Amino acid sequence: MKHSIFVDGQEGTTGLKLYEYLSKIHNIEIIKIDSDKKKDPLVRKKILNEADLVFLCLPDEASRESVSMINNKQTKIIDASTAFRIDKEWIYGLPELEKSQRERIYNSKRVSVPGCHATGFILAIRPLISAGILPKNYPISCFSITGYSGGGKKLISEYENSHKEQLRSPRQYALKLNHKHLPEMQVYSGLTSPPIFTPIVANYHQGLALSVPLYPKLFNKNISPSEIQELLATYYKNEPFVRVLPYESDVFLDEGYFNIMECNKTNNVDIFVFGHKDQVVIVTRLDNLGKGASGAAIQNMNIMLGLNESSGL
Ligand SMILES: NC(=O)C1=CN([C@@H]2O[C@H](COP(=O)(O)OP(=O)(O)OC[C@H]3O[C@@H](n4cnc5c(N)ncnc54)[C@H](OP(=O)(O)O)[C@@H]3O)[C@@H](O)[C@H]2O)C=CC1
Ligand SMILES: CC(=O)N[C@@H](CCC(=O)OP(=O)(O)O)C(=O)O
Repeated sequence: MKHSIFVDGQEGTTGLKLYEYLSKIHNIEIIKIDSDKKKDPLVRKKILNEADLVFLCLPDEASRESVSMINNKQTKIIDASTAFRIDKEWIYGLPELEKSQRERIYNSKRVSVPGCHATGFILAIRPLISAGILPKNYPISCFSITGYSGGGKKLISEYENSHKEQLRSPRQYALKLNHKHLPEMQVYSGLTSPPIFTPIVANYHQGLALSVPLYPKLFNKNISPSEIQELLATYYKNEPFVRVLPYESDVFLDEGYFNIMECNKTNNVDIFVFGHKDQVVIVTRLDNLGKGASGAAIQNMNIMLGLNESSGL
């Protein structure tokens, strides 16, 4: 039996990337909406209730509207927006979060796709908090560098069509320390308060690296950077999409410089531990359009439909 799939937001950045992945998967059929009807509530409502599974690749407000239109209790929903990520009726679509998360996703009809920066942060920090090493009230900060496709069609167009000089250099944003991923970063990492988080967008299309600086002296237990690496490697050892690189992974650098784009066009996350006994930095690398958005959405679909988790990826 083929599963019928509808992508609401099929012409956006995340929607188009989803189509690329979906075209490689066999036992599904895609329901398309005419381009000129994509914002027509009646047409959308009909299709939303016909499909076995719908992806919402829409701004938050439009996602909420789509969810309110779905009255078919069998319809499975995967939402890429920020609207439901800490909603208790939804499951956070990060299978690697902890052992039981995959099963929660499989049993759920409502799954939210994690934010791209949040994915990098949570995967770095959660295992250390779960092991009781990093105090839950640790005064944590992090920064992330991302390609401009993370900002969707509008930001892509700005970068690709404008000649503004300031777009040529990296730009910090969310400097009011109110980035929209902070709630999920706090809740799913297990911290008692959100991190100080300063993202940076730069003049390249896709690829993201998030860095978390840590002082082992402030930990609950004395632990060396290589032991942190071992702990993370053990935590993710059975995960098909998470790779923890060996400690002292300078060999993975290009003459000392980090390559942010190495996970591009994959659903992979690479985790690095750098530093020495007094100062550590954990760096996570992913494709903001892969594991940071559409790749993660497909991974969740595969789990929810009982397909091979790597189908299409
Ligand atoms: N880009 C990324 O890396 C990531 C994006 N996301 C999230 O995914 C969602 C989509 O983002 P992205 O694809 O980048 O955004 P885009 O702006 O690239 O695309 C959004 C699409 O939704 C359509 N749309 C807007 N309002 C409605 C509506 N009321 N009804 C139907 N369609 C509508 C838009 O059509 P039109 O252009 O005609 O208005 C457009 O095609 C957002 O919530 C975003 O936060 C999540 C992770 C990463
Ligand atoms: C460059 C840029 O603007 N990036 C987006 C990240 C997109 C993303 O993953 O977040 P959502 O899933 O919540 O949309 C941002 O930081 O808001």
